[in-house]
Amino acid sequence: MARYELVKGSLALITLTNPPVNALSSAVRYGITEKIKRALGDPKVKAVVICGENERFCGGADIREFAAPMRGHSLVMLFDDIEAGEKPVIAAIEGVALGGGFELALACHYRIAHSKARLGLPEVTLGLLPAAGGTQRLPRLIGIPAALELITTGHHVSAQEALKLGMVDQITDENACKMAVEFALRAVAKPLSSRRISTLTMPCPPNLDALFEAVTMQVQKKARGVMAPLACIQAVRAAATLPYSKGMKRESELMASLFSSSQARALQYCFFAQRTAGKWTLPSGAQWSNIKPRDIRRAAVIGLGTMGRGIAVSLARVGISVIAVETEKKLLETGRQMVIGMLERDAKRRGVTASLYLLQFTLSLQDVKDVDIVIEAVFEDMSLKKRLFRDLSKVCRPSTLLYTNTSGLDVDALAGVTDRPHMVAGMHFFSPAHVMKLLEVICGPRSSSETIATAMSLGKRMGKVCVAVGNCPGFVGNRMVKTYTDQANFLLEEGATPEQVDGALEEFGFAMGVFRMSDLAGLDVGWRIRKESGLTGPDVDPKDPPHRRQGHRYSPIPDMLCEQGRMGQKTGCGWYVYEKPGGTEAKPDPLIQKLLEGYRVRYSIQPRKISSQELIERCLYVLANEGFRVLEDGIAVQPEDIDVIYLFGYGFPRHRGGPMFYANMVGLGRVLDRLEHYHHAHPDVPHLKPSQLLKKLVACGSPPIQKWKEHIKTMHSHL
Ligand SMILES: CC/C=C\CC(=O)SCCNC(=O)CCNC(=O)[C@H](O)C(C)(C)COP(=O)(O)OP(=O)(O)OC[C@H]1O[C@@H](n2cnc3c(N)ncnc32)[C@H](O)[C@@H]1OP(=O)(O)O
Repeated sequence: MARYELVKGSLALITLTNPPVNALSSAVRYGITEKIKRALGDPKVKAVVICGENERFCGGADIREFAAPMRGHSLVMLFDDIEAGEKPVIAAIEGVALGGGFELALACHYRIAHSKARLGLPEVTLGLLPAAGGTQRLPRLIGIPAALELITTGHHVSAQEALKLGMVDQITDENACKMAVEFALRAVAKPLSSRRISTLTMPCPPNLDALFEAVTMQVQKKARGVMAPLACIQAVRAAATLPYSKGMKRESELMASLFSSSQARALQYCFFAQRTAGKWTLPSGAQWSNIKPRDIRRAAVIGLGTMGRGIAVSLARVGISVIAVETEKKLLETGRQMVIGMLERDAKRRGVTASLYLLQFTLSLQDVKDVDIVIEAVFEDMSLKKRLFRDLSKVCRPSTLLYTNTSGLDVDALAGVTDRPHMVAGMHFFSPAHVMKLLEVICGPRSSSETIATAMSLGKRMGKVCVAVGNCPGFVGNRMVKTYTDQANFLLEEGATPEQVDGALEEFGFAMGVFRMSDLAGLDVGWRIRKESGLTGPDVDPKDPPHRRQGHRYSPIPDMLCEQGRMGQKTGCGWYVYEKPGGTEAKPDPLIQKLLEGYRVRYSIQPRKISSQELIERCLYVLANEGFRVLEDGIAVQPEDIDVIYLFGYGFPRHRGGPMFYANMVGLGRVLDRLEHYHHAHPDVPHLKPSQLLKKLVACGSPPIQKWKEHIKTMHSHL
């Protein structure tokens, strides 16, 4: 796991050999420890260069090993030995030096980085801190403010930034290992005392307390309830106030408090879930590794509303020519200006030139005849979409793939009106499409594997986290979210206020509770969908009382708000009241309180005090319960897919892992008990009825989430 070579007669070259990222597994730690010992003990060796195979220095400790207590050679002791050694050790950084990998580089006496390399201490994103001396060495090298920023955010920096900050000594466009070998030959004659970072005096700014306080406040605001960033701050404070050895002891104590925490487990699960979700498989056996996606150069986006604009920007940003189509001159012009403005701002932020030459705007559908793909983003109206797909069939060349950005309509019904149903699928972007990372790729029953592979690969190219799902109303994300918002509405009827429900969810870790989120998104979106599906408006069965629809409990309160013109932030009021239309400061509104009281009186509902525990359980267990149904219906292949959708599309707090991981953490038996309890109390809410899969898993002894797939395998996949 580490190769040893003698080069130029006097240099030991140690290469980490653990593809794909040369993670520091226990075998690699053993390998380096042995090879360093050999190099330091060999009188022929005058200097040492450490590099990584396949142009990647090191991606850090092996995260897969964190599931068990750390065993084997200690990184701390290894790094202390490297630093204290009497021979110069040079880190040759290509690709990445992250986490333990960068800490290894910090223990070396010099760091030479390739100009394309990226460096950082991302442990905080895994619920940990850099506990192999990172919190003690980095502040001594680059100062407390810069180190705090890097350690508490986990941001990676480019080689150029690293050079500016003093994290590396030199950058090169050549092979970093070759440069490091030449550098090492020169370093042999130089004294090492000033190169041992742990012995450097800490550069302390005068207003240390104020600095730590400000960063603590910042962190608490950004990552409410998340433990690791606060522990990182404490570790850096120890570096600032204690001698190195005592600081190291503090670093290790803090790491011990994080290592087996549920937050660390959740965050590490998220890391792997994101990668698992990208590896899609269809029942036919077609999968990410055996189907070649089409190469996409020219795309058309139909509809320049909010979604269409974001999609056009996402495509152009990665070098794809875009023909954007609208039906009216005024809409086209507004859309054109918005897209250009968005692309220009984005390019400015990234320090590049906006690729406006890739854009074409037109009123004629005929102009899309030669594109490789079309992404439809028109109004959420089935008959309109069907008309468009029929027209696209006629206009586009036979090889053009057709995608719909519908957020929940039947993708197969659209495929059915075309001359190429196998070349139709869904690409469900989330708003704003150029910002949000999630892309649900909807596999219709007739979608070909190439159509899916192309959507997944194009999404990845646009920087999206893509999840392949089956075709059902609302797909995965919106199908599940309905059960969550329904519960929130029912809780209002029973005695809660929007601010109580939101408060509990925000305390749980959501950046925004369900009602604040609804105000931001606009209440009219859901209203339109409810009208389309006959839940409200003229199509309602006159025999249905207002609080029952299609045989189940229904809350008409959101419809009542919409009827009063309370559409959320854009109208200055929704579930809350705002300083002005478009305002963002949500204040509780006495009118809502009155509306709720009136509603309860009208329907003889005795309001009750509802605990935060009930608010959380009702909203989140019902969400997970629907997730189990999504799995048993074969709409998602594995729980990781659902969690990734919720992390990237719905702001589920990452340190909770996602709804399915959270249910797993709470304990499936407990979730089942509570759902049974709530369903008993509310038999007219079918979503509270425990799903078959949940019951099956509990009956099988509640296996860990990674094993659920084995119990789902037997079920029918709709992908
Ligand atoms: C005492 C404790 C000391 C130190 C603590 C640490 O060091 S914690 C680890 C800190 N390091 C990180 O957080 C880096 C995590 N990795 C990444 O950010 C990316 O993988 C990376 C290195 C930038 C490469 O990205 P790329 O997009 O090129 O590849 P991908 O992410 O798909 O990864 C490829 C496969 O490698 C697996 N992997 C990556 N890093 C690790 C790791 N540190 N440990 C274990 N495995 C790792 C990843 O899961 C992929 O596996 P696959 O089976 O192919 O899905």
